[in-house]
Amino acid sequence: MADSRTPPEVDRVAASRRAVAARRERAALKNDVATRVITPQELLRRALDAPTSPAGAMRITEFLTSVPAIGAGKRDRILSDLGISPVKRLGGLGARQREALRAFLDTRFPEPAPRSGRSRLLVLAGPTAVGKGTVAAHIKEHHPDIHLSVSATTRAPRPGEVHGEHYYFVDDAEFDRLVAEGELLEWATVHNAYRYGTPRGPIEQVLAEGRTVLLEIDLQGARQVRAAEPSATLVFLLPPSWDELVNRLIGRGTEGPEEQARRLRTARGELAAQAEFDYRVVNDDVARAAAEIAALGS
Ligand SMILES: Nc1nc2c(ncn2[C@@H]2O[C@H](COP(=O)(O)OP(=O)(O)O)[C@@H](O)[C@H]2O)c(=O)[nH]1
Ligand SMILES: Nc1ncnc2c1ncn2[C@@H]1O[C@H](COP(=O)(O)OP(=O)(O)O)[C@@H](O)[C@H]1O
Repeated sequence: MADSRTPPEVDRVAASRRAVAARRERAALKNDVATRVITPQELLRRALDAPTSPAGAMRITEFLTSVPAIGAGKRDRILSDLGISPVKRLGGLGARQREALRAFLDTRFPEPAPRSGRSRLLVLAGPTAVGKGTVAAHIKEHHPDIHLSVSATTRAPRPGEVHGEHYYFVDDAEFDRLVAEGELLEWATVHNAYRYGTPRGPIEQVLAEGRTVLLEIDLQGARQVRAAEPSATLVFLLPPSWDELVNRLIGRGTEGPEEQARRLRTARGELAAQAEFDYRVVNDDVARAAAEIAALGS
């Protein structure tokens, strides 16, 4: 009769595969914290919710050095101040250690708190390929009460793009005129290439009617809107993970490898700016993210 038990070498192979997968997942999580796609507090929450998950199995030492601005020297000082042994894993922290670590992170890396008294001028920004265009298009289709601003741009239309619907396609001279006559609420040169700007007139009209307007613009533009209209509601769209952002950029297939690498470098800088925003929304599911943003404008 055949022996139904698994031979020990099969067990060993399976265990070593699981260990490799767990290590890879821990590395991805550390990268998410290092690139600021998730906050250290978020990783700690995941570890404490599921102590046997890859987050829970992460050593406190690797966790701390993945936090931007913490190197090996600082890490050791922090551990000694908090009274946490360097061999501890996140999921195995005692109640007092968790509280001490959380309090330390909240003081040193405060998570942005929603500001009150925001207006119906919604600005959506975020790193390249996070899905800003996709989410904005979903809002336009499923939340028709929200007016999606149509920008002016000097770039040429792509196949299927309609003047006045996707963009106002203008030449350099016309863009110069719009700037000179103060017709743009903000404008910027994006990806070192073309100029894009938000026409002021339609926005003022929509807001005067008591309706919500959504601007899908780049980070420089979001900062200009904040300066011009301090009560604007700034929303930062985040990818579920850094790896997913890379997948989306590559999967979209609209840029070559060099331009992709350049955009990912820019994305790191953009992610570092998320603390300037009023809200952060994770684009895991398009419809869910769109509904969350739409609710911020009501
Ligand atoms: N500042 C600013 N950025 C804009 C405006 N309109 C679009 N953008 C940004 O310009 C970038 C390029 O958009 P697009 O030409 O559609 O190309 P894609 O992002 O490569 O698909 C995106 O990051 C948009 O958020 C605008 O009116 N002002
Ligand atoms: N929630 C999502 N899940 C999976 N793929 C998405 C999601 N949102 C967007 N995408 C895809 O990611 C790619 C980048 O989206 P896009 O809207 O062009 O980004 P952005 O306007 O921020 O540069 C596109 O191929 C899009 O279909």
